[in-house]
Amino acid sequence: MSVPKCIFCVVLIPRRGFGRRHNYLRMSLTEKCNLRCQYCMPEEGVKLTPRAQLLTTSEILTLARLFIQEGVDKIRLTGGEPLIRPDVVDIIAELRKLEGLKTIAITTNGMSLAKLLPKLKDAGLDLINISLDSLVPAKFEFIVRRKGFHKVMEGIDKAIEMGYNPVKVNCVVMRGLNEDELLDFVALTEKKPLEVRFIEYMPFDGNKWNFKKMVSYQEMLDCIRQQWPNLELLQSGHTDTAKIYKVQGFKGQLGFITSMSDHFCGSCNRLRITADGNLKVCLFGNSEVSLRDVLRSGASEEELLQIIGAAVRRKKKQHAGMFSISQMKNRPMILIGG
Ligand SMILES: Nc1nc2c(ncn2[C@@H]2O[C@H](COP(=O)(O)OP(=O)(O)OP(=O)(O)O)[C@@H](O)[C@H]2O)c(=O)[nH]1
Ligand SMILES: C[S@@+](CC[C@H](N)C(=O)[O-])C[C@H]1O[C@@H](n2cnc3c(N)ncnc32)[C@H](O)[C@@H]1O
Ligand code: SF4
Ligand code: SF4
Repeated sequence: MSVPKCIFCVVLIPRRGFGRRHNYLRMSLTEKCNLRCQYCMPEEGVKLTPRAQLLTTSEILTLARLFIQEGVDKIRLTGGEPLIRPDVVDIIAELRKLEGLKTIAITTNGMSLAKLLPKLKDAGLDLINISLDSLVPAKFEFIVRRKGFHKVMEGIDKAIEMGYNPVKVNCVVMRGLNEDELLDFVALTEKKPLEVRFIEYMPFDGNKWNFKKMVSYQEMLDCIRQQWPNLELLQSGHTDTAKIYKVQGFKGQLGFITSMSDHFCGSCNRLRITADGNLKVCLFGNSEVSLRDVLRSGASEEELLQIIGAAVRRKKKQHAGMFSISQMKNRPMILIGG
């Protein structure tokens, strides 16, 4: 049998790759953000990387090209807040020109979405996920430590109006903060074609994660089923992060991202590049490789590919379990990008 050309297509290296094919790259465009979400970063902020050590636009595009050449067909732009990068529209337009890239997606806090959406759509943005953790303005402000609830709602409505479907809404559920709003979020899917995704609270440096604050998938499901017993499990895609449900008769649907209580590592197709240029093969793995340094050393494409291939082959079968990852040293989430 010949060796596969694509280094990420690790299906033929079973004991190393665990049968996973990495076709989805998450690229962080910035470490900065206009919100300060409690679950994502410490109140005092994070130590930002000096500008000269962040990936330039040209380096981002070079890496994107390389990964696409090797089999990546979906790129999600994230951050920090990707929409505060001044050339985000240009980056999307350049990515759109790359043959082989099927999907360009973004995960955003929605603060500047309504304003930027026409340009983002023109540039070629395919999919939008928007974070929203409360439907109560004062609680929203408490969780994100900033004002802006109405701007985010405006962004969500604008995305629907401009034909994005589904618009995904990410809600990190935390006990004592917003778990009492589960049913209100579900009700939002009655008339709007949204996919509301309830995310189990995950541990990262500086976010004060604690098992007791985490609301599990099963607990959320039980709560929603009391109100809507006809909640139906739909078929999810093999590599999806979310388990998808629908209340019969509702326009939208629900997703549960169960990284803690029922991980989906077996079908993981994701790689990450941080804003400072590190390849991170697992959200909960702290071994990183600086692609920025390799690029800047003048390495050949082949050398770069070998380094990336070796990192991908070191990727573990699954994360180490919620208690182990809550003890490990990792970046704060804002410096990873989700
Ligand atoms: N454990 C784990 N969580 C992930 C992974 N990818 C995304 N998430 C989490 O899923 C939540 C939603 O992330 P998004 O940025 O919306 O991305 P996504 O779920 O991959 O989006 P889709 O492309 O729409 O499926 C965030 O809390 C992410 O941290 C992953 O590979 N592993
Ligand atoms: C780090 S943010 C970056 C993109 C953008 N600023 C936003 O908020 O959508 C990406 C996603 O990670 C999620 N996230 C952040 N911290 C998390 C945590 N501790 N547990 C689960 N999800 C988290 C956010 O809710 C968001 O949907
Ligand atoms: S979740 Fe997104 S919006 Fe909130 S602080 Fe983190 S990067 Fe910013
Ligand atoms: S925890 Fe790591 S291996 Fe598991 S799904 Fe997330 S990125 Fe993939």
